[in-house]
Amino acid sequence: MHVGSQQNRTAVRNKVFLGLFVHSTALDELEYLHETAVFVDKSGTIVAVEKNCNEEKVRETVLARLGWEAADVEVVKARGGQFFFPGFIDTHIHAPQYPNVGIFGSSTLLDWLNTYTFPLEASFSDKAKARQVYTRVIRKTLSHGTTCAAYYATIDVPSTNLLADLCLVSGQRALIGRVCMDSDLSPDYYRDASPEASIAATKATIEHIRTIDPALSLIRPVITPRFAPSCTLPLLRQLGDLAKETALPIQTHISENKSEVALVRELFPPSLTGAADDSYAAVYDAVGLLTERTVLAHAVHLTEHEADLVAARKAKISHCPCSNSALTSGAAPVRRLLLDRGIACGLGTDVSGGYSASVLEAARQAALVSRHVAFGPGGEERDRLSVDEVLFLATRGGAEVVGLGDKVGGFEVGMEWDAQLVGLGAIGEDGEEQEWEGEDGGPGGNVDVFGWESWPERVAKWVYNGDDRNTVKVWVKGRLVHERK
Ligand SMILES: Nc1nc2[nH]cnc2c(=O)[nH]1
Ligand SMILES: [Zn+2]
Repeated sequence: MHVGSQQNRTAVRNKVFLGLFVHSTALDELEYLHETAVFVDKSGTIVAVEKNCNEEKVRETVLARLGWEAADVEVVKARGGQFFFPGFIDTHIHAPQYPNVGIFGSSTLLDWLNTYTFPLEASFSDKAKARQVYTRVIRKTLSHGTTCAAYYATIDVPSTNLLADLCLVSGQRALIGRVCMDSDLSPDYYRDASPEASIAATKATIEHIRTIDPALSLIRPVITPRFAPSCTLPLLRQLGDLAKETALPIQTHISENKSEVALVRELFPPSLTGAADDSYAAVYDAVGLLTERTVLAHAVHLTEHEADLVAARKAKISHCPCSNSALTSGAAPVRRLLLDRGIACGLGTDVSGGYSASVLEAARQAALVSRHVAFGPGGEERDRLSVDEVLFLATRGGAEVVGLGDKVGGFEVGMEWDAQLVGLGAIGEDGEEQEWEGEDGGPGGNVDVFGWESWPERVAKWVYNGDDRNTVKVWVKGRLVHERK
């Protein structure tokens, strides 16, 4: 059930969440906080975290300390088999491509764009269609625990603005990018008329978002050159200038596919761009688009030298393993980018290059793709990502990538309550999680827990077998935005 609009009509209360909390404290470490209480005020901010706490202690001592009236507090308890986990962050998703999930045949990037993607995106000049698809993609991602998404929309301003409106109403935190593409490599039925038209349209969406969420507290605009081959050099330069003027984040694609890399080398020689060399990263750098606020999707085929440049500029990477496998793009060496270069990385579903809107699926695929990197040419054991590591990427890593590392991704005082309640046992007829009693403990969706597993083992089972049936409730900034019924 989608509950955002109902909650708008009820008074906001302080909240206490009680039970087991699991979150990342480092790339390779999940922390398990048992019998803990997390206190969230009416603004959705965590104001206290108390370990070794129970309901009685909450009422008797902690509420008094916070000065909260017990009647003004909603208590949400994780039952046995349930735990609170930070909301997932999808650092790269194309909202208008959602109807195409799973539809890519045997295409690879450049023919996939022309065959499947551009015709669908172009149809979003139909606002009714945009409303239908955008409503569905927001509901779907919330139901899978995505509390924050970095969306690409289309070139169409009214429907892009509608996506921002719908995220705000549904309560999903979002970065919204009006897609910029003016080069004649894009079809004439789907491209910006000129660099100036592209900039003006981008500014119109930025203004719209500043109108609906002036503090940019939930919705943020993101400057979105589709990728270098879709843009003329003047447009890339003007977008770089706009990013500097506005200090807004930037998102684009880089080195996803080998033909794309070759195309960029052909289209943007250093003699044209003034770049330091003929690499893809150097093109973005030459026009001011490689910054600490830039989210680069894919980065599968970066050279060592490019990885150094990305690290030097503190740009971030969105790793999209489902998409990279589906479109036969390659396998990004994420663990090396993280550990050897210190580049911040998160996960992207890259719908619909990726076949699933679930970040949990992306986490699972990140683990598997990293194993392919490990046994591929030049691979080593240290290329393998663990369960703890892919969950870090799905939460804290993603938060850093989209510039929200101090706000979301973990359960510390001062952070905002973007979280999901995960249930691995059965939901009974009373809507409550059932304990693991008896031999099989009942159906926890696709996850079968017997009761003897350690918590790290249960979390591993969730990563490898879980889905939206395990996503019991979802909150953004303290507001309940999804509840599984
Ligand atoms: N995966 C993916 N790569 C792109 N490169 C340029 N546009 C796209 C897109 O829509 N999806
Ligand atoms: Zn993409």
